[in-house]
Formats: sequence, structure tokens, C-alpha cells
Amino acid sequence: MNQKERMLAGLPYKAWLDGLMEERTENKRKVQLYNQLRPDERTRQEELIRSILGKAGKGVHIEPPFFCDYGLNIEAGDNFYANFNCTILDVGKVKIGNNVMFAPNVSLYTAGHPIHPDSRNSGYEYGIAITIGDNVWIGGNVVVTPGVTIGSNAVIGAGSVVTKDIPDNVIAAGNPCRVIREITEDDRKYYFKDREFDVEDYM
Ligand SMILES: CC(=O)SCCNC(=O)CCNC(=O)[C@H](O)C(C)(C)COP(=O)(O)OP(=O)(O)OC[C@H]1O[C@@H](n2cnc3c(N)ncnc32)[C@H](O)[C@@H]1OP(=O)(O)O
Repeated sequence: MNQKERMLAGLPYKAWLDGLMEERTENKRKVQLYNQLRPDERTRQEELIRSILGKAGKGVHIEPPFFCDYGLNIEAGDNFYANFNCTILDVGKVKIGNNVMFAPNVSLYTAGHPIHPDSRNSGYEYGIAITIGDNVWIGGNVVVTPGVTIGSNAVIGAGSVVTKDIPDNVIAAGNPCRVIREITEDDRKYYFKDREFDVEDYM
């Protein structure tokens, strides 16, 4: 296996060999262009983000500035929205489901380095896949660490550091991120805490 194949297999690999550095440079060039587009250049934004991401469903919008290593290792479903300053270290695969929203400063880190300093200084690093289900809302300043899966319909509270898998249908928050409670039918009619919708078309 070359270093790229090792990287994608979640094995220790060296990030500057076998064309990986060139791929990152090419991606950074596109990302820089994306981040410099004017807000009204919607068609160009859409074309460029589709050429950066490995896969993108219908209605993907990522607010600039956005940062990622390769782009190609990110798969986003339909209706993906990421607010300002999203950082995705996509050394490993990142799979994002349908109807997912990221608040500002969400960071997904598939990448990591060995713990022991001698192993770390060898230059080997790794990327372990991150998976986000459907209908997930991730609050501002959330960090997701390598290998985590966030279940469908989950809400991740602002400022959380998600170090372990989060099941479907829960609110989870904190550092480390833990389940606060399940989301149930009772949540349907509220838009914030005990404030009920005053409109009919919210479902
Ligand atoms: C796409 C975009 O751009 S979105 C715009 C950006 N907005 C955001 O990032 C806002 C994100 N919202 C949050 O983090 C909210 O706190 C929510 C959605 C998690 C609140 O969910 P609720 O069910 O209403 O939780 P509630 O406020 O009742 O709190 C329940 C408990 O969790 C705690 N809690 C709530 N949010 C957090 C959090 N982010 N971190 C740690 N603890 C939290 C509360 O303090 C409370 O604890 P207690 O029981 O000890 O008193």
C-alpha cells in the first residue's frame, strides 16, 4: 500500500509522501478561491464547493471561511448547511447525512498523532472516519474527535467536545459530550425551551 492507501485505510501513514502534499496544496488553492468569492456569487460558490467535496447532495451550502485538508474525503447529503469557520480535517472519511446543520466554528477532526513522543516524532499520523447521521444539528464551537459517529436526529450542544459515539434521537452536550436526554414527541411543539410555536406550518 502507498501512503494514500494507508491513510484511507485508517493506518499510520506519512502525510508528505506519494502525492499527498500535492493533493492538499491543490485543495487549499480551491478552498482559498471559495473563501474569497463574493456572497452574491452563488453559482460559482456551488460549482466550486462541488469540486472540493467528494460528494454533495442537493442544496449544500457552506459559509466561508471553510477549511479542509483534501475535500475529496468529505461526503455530504442533501440540505447540508455549515455556518462560518467550519474546519474539517478529512484525512479519514467524513460522512454527513441529509438535513444536517452546523453552527459556527464546528470542527471535525479525523486526524491525530500517536501519544508517545518518540512515535509521534516518527512522522506517522492517522485519520479515523467520522460519521454524522441524518437530521443532526451541531451547535457552535463543537469539536468532534477521530472515529466518532453521531446518530440521526441528534442535537449537540454548543461548545461540546464529542469524544465518543452519540446515539440517535438525543440531545448531548458538554466536555466530554454526554447525553442529556432523549428527544421525544413532547418536543414537537416547542421552538425553544417552553416557548410554543405560534404558527401552523412548522411540521
Ligand atoms: C446552524 C446554526 O448556525 S445554529 C446557530 C448557533 N446556535 C447554537 O449553537 C445554539 C446551540 N444550542 C444549545 O447548545 C442549547 O443549549 C441546546 C439546544 C443544547 C439546549 O437544549 P435544551 O433541551 O433546551 O436544554 P436545556 O436548556 O433545557 O438544558 C438542559 C441541561 O443541559 C445543559 N446544557 C444545555 N446546553 C448545554 C451545552 N451547550 N453545554 C453543556 N450543557 C448544556 C443545561 O445547562 C441544563 O443543565 P441542568 O439540567 O443541569 O440545568
